[in-house]
Amino acid sequence: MVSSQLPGLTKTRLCNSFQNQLLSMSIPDVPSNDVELDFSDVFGPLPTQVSIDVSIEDPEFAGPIADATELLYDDPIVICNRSHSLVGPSACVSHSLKLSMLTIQETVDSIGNVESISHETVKEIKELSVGDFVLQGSLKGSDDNYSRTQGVGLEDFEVMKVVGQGAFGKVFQVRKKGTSEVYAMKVMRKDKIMEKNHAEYMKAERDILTKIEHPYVVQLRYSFQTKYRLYLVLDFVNGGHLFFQLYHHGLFREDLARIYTAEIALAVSHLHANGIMHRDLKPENILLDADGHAMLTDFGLAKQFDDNKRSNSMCGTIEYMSPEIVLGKGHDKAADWWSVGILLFEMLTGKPPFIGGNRQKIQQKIVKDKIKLPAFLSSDAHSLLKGLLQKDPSKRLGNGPQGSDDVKHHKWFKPINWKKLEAREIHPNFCPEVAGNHCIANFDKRWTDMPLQDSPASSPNTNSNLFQGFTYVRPAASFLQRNGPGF
Ligand SMILES: Nc1ncnc2c1ncn2[C@@H]1O[C@H](COP(=O)(O)OP(=O)(O)OP(=O)(O)O)[C@@H](O)[C@H]1O
Repeated sequence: MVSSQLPGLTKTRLCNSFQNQLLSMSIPDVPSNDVELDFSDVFGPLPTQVSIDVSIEDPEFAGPIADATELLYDDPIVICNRSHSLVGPSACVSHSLKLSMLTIQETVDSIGNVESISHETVKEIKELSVGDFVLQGSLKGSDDNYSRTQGVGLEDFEVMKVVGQGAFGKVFQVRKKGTSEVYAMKVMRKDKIMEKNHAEYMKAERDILTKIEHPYVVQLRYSFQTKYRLYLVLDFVNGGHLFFQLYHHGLFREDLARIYTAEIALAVSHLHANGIMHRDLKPENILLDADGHAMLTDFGLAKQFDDNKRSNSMCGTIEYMSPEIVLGKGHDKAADWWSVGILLFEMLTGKPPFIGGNRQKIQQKIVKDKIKLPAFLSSDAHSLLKGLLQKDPSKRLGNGPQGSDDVKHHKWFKPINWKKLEAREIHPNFCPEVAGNHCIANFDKRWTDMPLQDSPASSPNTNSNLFQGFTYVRPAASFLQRNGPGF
């Protein structure tokens, strides 16, 4: 019987937990023939595998539309194919599905004994409507308990929109329940992270973000995890990518580029002073806030460094990679100053200096080609670019004994009052159109029109202790400091 296999859980309790859970589920209107349901939360913390049959009915069509689909607890992805002869793509017009039957077939205990349970039917659960299925679904149940016990969890947030896609999952605009605070929630699937062997990077991103507090660095407010995902809750920066604005402007005038570069240089210098290299500085990782200030984000490749050691990993986006990274000779924080140089070049000319051809060709250009500086740039801009885009890192501006002060004191930055800049008192003469802290007008419709659905993650097959200690809540004092205009 079930109870002998699942200590502390009777059959009835199991069924009840199904029922409660399913009452809070809704199914997204997926514009394809597949419906994905994540049942990972439904079962609770069972020490066994459970396989169930799922039958889904579409009330707008007669009869069941999905064949019974087997699901293992260890693999919470259920894909019920809605195509076949019964329903074609037009089934998508249906805005609700009815989960008519759930049958627990058998349990497999931790040592692999399989025991059949006579078909236990939980019938006629509820008519489900279109909506934010997965995130809502995972607000309850075991996955969530996992995060809740540690202070802050998914159920504290209401999901508003999809605003981007990262390497390991989507980024959502969320509101903290019971408040008007709006954040960006970066969701990362543990299975994907492990597949790419990136667990260390993710931990580093979280650790670095908890350490850093700077006016031009996107602030981490909370981090937590569930069984299958990691979550970073960051200040919501809604002026759009610097890249997006650059694309619209074609290129930036020197006075505007000067403010952005100065803000980025301040952030980079602060990171370096705290023993951190960013290693992925590029326009996509610089967002503009509502006041038009540059905000550095995405610390997914960042690394804490030791001044005596050089790093050897090949990282970053090729066009922004320094010659020493390309050559794999080992690199240090000077690589960030190279990327600042590439960014400045792109802001002033509309494109990075080394482009065209395949990856290998670009790498060759980075290492060998002399930089061509357009004549329309001022001589001070030429001088700064030459200093930052110095191929030999030991001679590069920012890497001398005075470090970032050499960059700050460069004559191109003469109009900048660094103290005022640090106090966010210098305002760029371009301000993005932003109507309130929830405004998503500057995000690509490709994301914001997406249904609020997070792809179900399969169970990570390695030790989840890898992510131990991920939870973080920023102390209240710094919330108050930063919640002034522009945040
Ligand atoms: N704090 C934020 N505020 C608003 N939008 C954000 C924020 N953080 C991320 N985004 C949006 O989500 C997108 C993806 O985020 P991010 O670059 O951090 O993910 P990633 O996994 O590091 O991606 P990649 O490695 O592909 O650059 C960003 O380009 C941006 O559009």
